[in-house]
Amino acid sequence: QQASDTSRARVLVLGTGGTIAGQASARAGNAYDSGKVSAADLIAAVPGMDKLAQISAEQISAIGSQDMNDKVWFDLVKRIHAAIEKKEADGIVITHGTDTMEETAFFLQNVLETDIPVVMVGSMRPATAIGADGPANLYEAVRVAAAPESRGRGVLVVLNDTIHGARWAQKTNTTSVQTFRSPDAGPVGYVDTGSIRFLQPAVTAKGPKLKLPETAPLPRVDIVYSHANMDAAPIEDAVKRGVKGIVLAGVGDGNSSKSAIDALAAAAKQGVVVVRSSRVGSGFVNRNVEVNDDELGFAVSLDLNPQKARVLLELLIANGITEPKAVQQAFVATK
Ligand SMILES: NC(=O)CC[C@H](N)C(=O)O
Repeated sequence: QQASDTSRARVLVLGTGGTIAGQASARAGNAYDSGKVSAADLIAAVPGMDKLAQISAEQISAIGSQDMNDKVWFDLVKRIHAAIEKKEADGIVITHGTDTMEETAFFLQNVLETDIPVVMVGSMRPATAIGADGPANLYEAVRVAAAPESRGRGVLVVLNDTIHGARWAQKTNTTSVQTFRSPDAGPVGYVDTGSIRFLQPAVTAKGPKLKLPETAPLPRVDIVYSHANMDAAPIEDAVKRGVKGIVLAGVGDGNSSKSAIDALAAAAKQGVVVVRSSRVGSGFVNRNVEVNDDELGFAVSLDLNPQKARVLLELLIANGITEPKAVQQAFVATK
């Protein structure tokens, strides 16, 4: 539908860094440094933004999202909850690098207690590049955050005219501006400079929210990547490092070699929480197909990719949920 008048909506933009805030570097060629431009300067560079909404901007961090970490996540949650409590904003936009955007989006979705739109945005080309995509993406993200029809949809990801849900969004291409896709569900909607179209009404049923500990970090969960000719070493090493959980980025339907599965079973016996996911990039990991999860004490990630399964497992362990059946139940209940 045609976008409604959002000029009075208050949108709080929180900057964290990424290519959207990137600048050409003194290094040669197409090199650039992410996180150089502040959120306030990014907004100032987009024509017509002041008519779209009443915007305020703050900087939470200035990093490439390959360096995203629990500390920044906790700071984001604290700032957003304060804004909600004081009714400071009708919508939140978070500028973020695209590399780990899906992890931050999914983390926030599982801990934020709010109905107001929380929209993550980034870009694939730095602000100084020819055909920079950041300004258009930022404009569209603010439009989505300011719109009443975006409420109650959890955390959203907006890039290249497309709106994704946090559970499904994935970066799928290293360089393309059309990098975000939701292979298992499709996008939740589309946005352009004149309109927003959500494909479905907002679903009111929400997953249970998980509590954060007082301070970062979350309990350590490692991802172990499966491949041909795999032995037990990466799993045994993780256990020696004292991990609380392991997510298997398994081959196919979350499978791995006999030595790897045996090592995971031994880890589970010692109290390490094991979740089987897949390196494939789309599709569902079912229980008890080629691996006897019931017998070995594993959970499966269902449609969550390894990086999102890791986030959820860290949160579950932080909330004292470690028993395999309870972990599995939480993966089912999580939205
Ligand atoms: N396109 C990007 O945003 C990638 C830049 C950087 N690696 C980041 O994730 O922040």
